[in-house]
Amino acid sequence: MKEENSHSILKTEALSIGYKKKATENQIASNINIEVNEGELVAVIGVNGVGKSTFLRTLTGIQEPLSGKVLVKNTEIGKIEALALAALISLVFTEQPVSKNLSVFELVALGRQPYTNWIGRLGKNDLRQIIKALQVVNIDSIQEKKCYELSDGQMQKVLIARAIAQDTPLVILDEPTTHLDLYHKAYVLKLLKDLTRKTRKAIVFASHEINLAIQLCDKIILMQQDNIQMGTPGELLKSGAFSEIFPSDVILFDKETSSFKVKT
Ligand SMILES: Nc1ncnc2c1ncn2[C@@H]1O[C@H](COP(=O)(O)OP(=O)(O)OP(=O)(O)O)[C@@H](O)[C@H]1O
Repeated sequence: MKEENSHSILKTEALSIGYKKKATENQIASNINIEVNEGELVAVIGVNGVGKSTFLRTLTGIQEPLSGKVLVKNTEIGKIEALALAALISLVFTEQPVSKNLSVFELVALGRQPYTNWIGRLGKNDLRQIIKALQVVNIDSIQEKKCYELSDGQMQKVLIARAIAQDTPLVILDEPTTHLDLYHKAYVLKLLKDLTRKTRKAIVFASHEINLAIQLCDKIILMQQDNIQMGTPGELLKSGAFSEIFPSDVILFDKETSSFKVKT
């Protein structure tokens, strides 16, 4: 029998991802073998169209793998019943449909759905978790506002607060900093890092913020066509992996500062 890692939150085994249309398969990536443990902050990095969103959707069970396995806490995701899965994984997908007629408080409160009774009544602990989530993301002052009144950046924070209120051991976010200015990008990623440290949650997010990911993440999953590698930023820096992500005509990876620079 294979030994199980009791700290494992998310694992893939020979995972192949992509799209099926009738008899044809469009494989986006294959042989993905990654493992994320509790308390780790992990970024998924890669150029536009390489398959980051497809990968995250497959990790969360929204999309079926073409082959291979996704394991959440050492159990195959397909074998976990929907409500139990909602208590294990929270999702922040910026493009997901939400009712903007709800107030900020009401939207964050939806994060408690896996735990509330059948009429959705919030108990004391639910209220405590919602208030904590609003405070952690620093949006308690706008909790009465309707979501349609918010800027894109504020809305992004509300969705993150909803995930925090859901209080799952795994949080998965697709481009959580897209609409944010530089200060708030760093603020949100630092917040996610703090959460991993304080709560031992595992957080996996797709991002184009490579420079910030190198500084803040425990591990990076680097997606390139036909090559997906996972390592600590230090390991990937040492192997020269970052130098190969983009064509070298416009930007170059500067090894001294461990960041990308525009070629002049
Ligand atoms: N619903 C779909 N059906 C078929 N192909 C799709 C679908 N969604 C995405 N694709 C294709 O899968 C590939 C990967 O897309 P994906 O959105 O996962 O990339 P990404 O790395 O997240 O890109 P970006 O950084 O631009 O958001 C692309 O070639 C895209 O055209």
